[in-house]
Order: sequence, then structure tokens, then C-alpha cells
Amino acid sequence: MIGLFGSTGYVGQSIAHVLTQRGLDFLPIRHRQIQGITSESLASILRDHGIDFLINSAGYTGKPNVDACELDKANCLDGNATLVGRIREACELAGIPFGHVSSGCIFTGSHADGTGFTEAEPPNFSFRQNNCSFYSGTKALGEEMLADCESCYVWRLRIPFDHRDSPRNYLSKVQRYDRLLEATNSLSHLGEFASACVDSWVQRIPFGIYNVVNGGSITTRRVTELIAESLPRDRSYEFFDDEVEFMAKAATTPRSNCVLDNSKILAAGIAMRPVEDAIRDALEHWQPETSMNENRQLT
Ligand SMILES: NC(=O)C1=CN([C@@H]2O[C@H](COP(=O)(O)OP(=O)(O)OC[C@H]3O[C@@H](n4cnc5c(N)ncnc54)[C@H](OP(=O)(O)O)[C@@H]3O)[C@@H](O)[C@H]2O)C=CC1
Ligand SMILES: Cc1cn([C@H]2C[C@H](O)[C@@H](COP(=O)(O)OP(=O)(O)O[C@H]3O[C@@H](C)C(=O)[C@@H](O)[C@H]3O)O2)c(=O)[nH]c1=O
Repeated sequence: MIGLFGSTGYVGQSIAHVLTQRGLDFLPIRHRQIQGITSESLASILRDHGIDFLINSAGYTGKPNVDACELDKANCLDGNATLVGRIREACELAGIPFGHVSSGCIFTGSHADGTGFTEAEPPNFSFRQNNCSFYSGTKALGEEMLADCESCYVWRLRIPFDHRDSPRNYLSKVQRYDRLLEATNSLSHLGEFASACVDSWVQRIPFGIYNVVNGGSITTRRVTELIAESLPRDRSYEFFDDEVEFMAKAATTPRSNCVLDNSKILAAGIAMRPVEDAIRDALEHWQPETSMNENRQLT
């Protein structure tokens, strides 16, 4: 039996969907069931339910975006770092392996030649550099909680997108923001990310950190071109002059924009499509939010 923390969330729902599709038994464990409990009590819950692998997709992201974390630092630290430490202790007490959903947002930029950061490189957008958002700082601390952990996966997700229009989907955000920041990023197709997490365990790939991102990187401008090709509509995209103007007009805390190398997950035998292919596919199958709401009312 697989335990799943965060099953109600944007990422957790996608992981739950993959587990269901694969016919894998899993137990969603809700936030309120574990709030404030000790590692020992958590270990007992895991043992009592016969959990043999735990997936942690719980965390504190801030809504509508990471700016909101600056206003709720205690809960952000608790959900992204303290909880991760407690999960590690509980899983070690219960003698079970686990996987943790981390974020690529603990990096900024790329190598000078445009290539991405590998899992062997330390985060460069964290409290240690004092250059980051509170959210990114707590996500980096979450990874520190797992340093030298022998039986765990750390899956780094990076700006998720898919074909379902939603306030959390990067392709929707690009269409909805009044103005855009030109940046180069790695991105993760949400469904491919969720499949990769489940397959890591099913295929028993070696434990460790994995950048679970689509291949290559893409600029914001290229994303708008792909959107315009697939979803023609009468609008043009406005861009900020630079990051300084973006910070002054649209953000309260610095954003991570970064490129990650995904060769480690590919070498482990888990497929991730090149990023442009995955975006094109999402746009070809685009489901506007209004039509999804109508479908929900019909069922
Ligand atoms: N969405 C994104 O753009 C990205 C997300 N991530 C990471 O993915 C993970 C999930 O994010 P996402 O699904 O978007 O977030 P959501 O806000 O959509 O969902 C968060 C989930 O975590 C649970 N949760 C929140 N705080 C706690 C806590 N203190 N203890 C236990 N459970 C808690 C919530 O449970 P309940 O409903 O019961 O409160 C909910 O199920 C996070 O770790 C995030 O950092 C990484 C990169 C990008
Ligand atoms: C607010 C804003 C952002 N952007 C850009 C900045 C950045 O490149 C991109 C995403 O920024 P947002 O503020 O939407 O999202 P942000 O909350 O920074 O996004 C992150 O969520 C957390 C949970 C993560 O872990 C990250 O990987 C990432 O997905 O959009 C604009 O272009 N215009 C805007 O008005």
C-alpha cells in the first residue's frame, strides 16, 4: 500500500490519478490527520495501515503565487521544511522508503553555455545565498532535511503545465497575466511528472535527487508563439522591460527562472518529452476552464 500526502493538491491530484490508472492501492493521508503529531505517531499510522512506500506531495506554495508565502512564513516553513523532516524520521522509524516532491525553484539561471544545473550541484537560490523568495528558501531547507537520506527520492518539479486550463497551469498563467517577464526556464508537464514519480518506485530506480523536467529549456516569448499558433485569438502579449520593472510592478519577492538538466532521470529509464513537444501536445488538447466547468455540471 502506498501512502499519499497532499492528495487534495494540484500536484497530489495528478499523482493520485496516475496511481489509480495503474491500479496501485494507495491511501490518501490528509493534512489534518498529521498536523502537529510526532514522528513516532506518524510512524505508527504508517505501520498500522501497512504503508510500504510514502509519497509526499504536500507543501505550502502560496496562492495565487509564491508572493503569498511572504505573508505566512510560519506555515510555509512548517509545510515545506519541518514536515519533510518529520516524514523522514517517521519513514526511517517505520523502515519504509519514500519520495518527496521538491521544486526546481531552488536554482536561478543556467550555466554560461545555457546548459542546466545537475543534481550534483548545490542550490544557488536559497537562504544560504540570501537572494531568494521565502518559498524557495523553505524548499531548499526541505531538501537539506533529506541530505544523506538513503531510501528516498527527491523529485524536482518545475513550473507545471498541461492541457487543463487552470490558475495553477503555466500555460494559463501566460495567457492571463497582463504583462510577462521574458525568461528562460525548464518546465514540467504535470502528467509526465506524476508518472515519473510513480514509475521511480514501480521500476525501483536508484534513490536520490532527480530533476523531473521536460527536455531542454524555453523562453517566455517562445511559449507565447506556441500558444498563438494553437489557440489563435485577438491579443498580443506585453512584456516587462526587464526584471527590475517586473519586481516593481508585478511581484513582491524574486522569482526563480532556471534551467535544469534532466539527463539523470532519462538515464534511469524514465521518459520525459522535449519541452516544445509537450507544450504543443498540451495546446492541441487544450480544455478551457469554462468548458471544464460546463462538463462538470453535466456529469
Ligand atoms: N504547483 C507548483 O507550481 C509547484 C509545486 N511544487 C511543490 O509541489 C508540492 C505540492 O504543491 P501543490 O499541489 O501545487 O500545492 P497545493 O496548495 O495545491 O496543495 C498542497 C497540498 O499539501 C497539503 N498541505 C499543505 N500544507 C500542509 C502541511 N503543513 N502539512 C500537511 N499537508 C499540507 C494540502 O492539504 P490540505 O488540502 O489538507 O490542506 C494539499 O493537499 C509542494 O511541495 C510544492 O512546493 C513544486 C514546484 C512547482
Ligand atoms: C506574477 C507574474 C509572473 N510572471 C512570470 C514569472 C515566472 O517566470 C513565471 C511564474 O511565476 P508565478 O508568479 O506565476 O509563479 P510562482 O509562484 O513563482 O511559480 C512557482 O510556483 C511554485 C509553487 C514553484 O515551486 C515554482 O516552480 C513555480 O511553479 O511567470 C509573469 O510573467 N508575469 C506576472 O505578472
